[in-house]
Amino acid sequence: MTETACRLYLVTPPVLEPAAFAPKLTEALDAGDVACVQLRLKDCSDDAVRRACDALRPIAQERGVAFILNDHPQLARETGCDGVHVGQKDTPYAQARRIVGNDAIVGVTCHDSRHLAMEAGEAGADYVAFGAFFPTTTKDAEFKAEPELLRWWSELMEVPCVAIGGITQENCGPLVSAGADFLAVVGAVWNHPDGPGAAVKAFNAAIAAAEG
Ligand SMILES: Cc1ncc(COP(=O)(O)OP(=O)(O)O)c(N)n1
Ligand SMILES: Cc1nc(C(=O)O)sc1CCOP(=O)(O)O
Ligand SMILES: [Mg+2]
Repeated sequence: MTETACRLYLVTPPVLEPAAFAPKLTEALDAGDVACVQLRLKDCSDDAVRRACDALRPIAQERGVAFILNDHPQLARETGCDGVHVGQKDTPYAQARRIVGNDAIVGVTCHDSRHLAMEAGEAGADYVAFGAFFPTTTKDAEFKAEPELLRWWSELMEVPCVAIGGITQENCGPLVSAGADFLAVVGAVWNHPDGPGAAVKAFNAAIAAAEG
């Protein structure tokens, strides 16, 4: 599988049963190029997050795919994740970094804000995430980002940028052309009618086509 400049960043569904989800994750990761998996469980106990990490993290890491935990730096560290993703209402970046250490990945949600992204980038974030680019049913997205923001960021900054929110195989082209380093996706992979493997293949093809 050819690696493109822009790569896929899979985010799990917000509710999942680890044993049932494990084969779907395996199918997705074995189908094509995926850079990263984020475990994003909402309204879940710490124990449930730990169990999901223990079940799913090896599937990603054995395939050379980074496994990032959403929202929980301490659990990310305890469970051997490769990093953590924090939002503006979560553990602040500096505290998350202290918890997970300098070798781990820390990504930061920056919504549609150049200011937040510059702050995160200067503080040492490994990537900044912008969104939502399109309407999404996965969460109530309060902010709306435009592809121009990706173009501005990628032309000026070295820190990679992630695009998120309603991204599909059909609408991702302008985000890739604008300079997104990663496309973060939930619904268009896990709800794909032909399964997550077909969804990953279709994303890989759409990204390659947009990169020309
Ligand atoms: C890659 C990526 N980008 C943005 C988010 C959103 O984070 P946040 O704003 O903290 O919202 P929740 O996901 O925690 O509901 C993300 N998780 N991943
Ligand atoms: C988790 C998340 N964060 C967003 C943001 O805008 O910060 S949008 C979003 C949901 C992404 O899911 P889907 O690919 O199904 O639209
Ligand atoms: Mg969060």
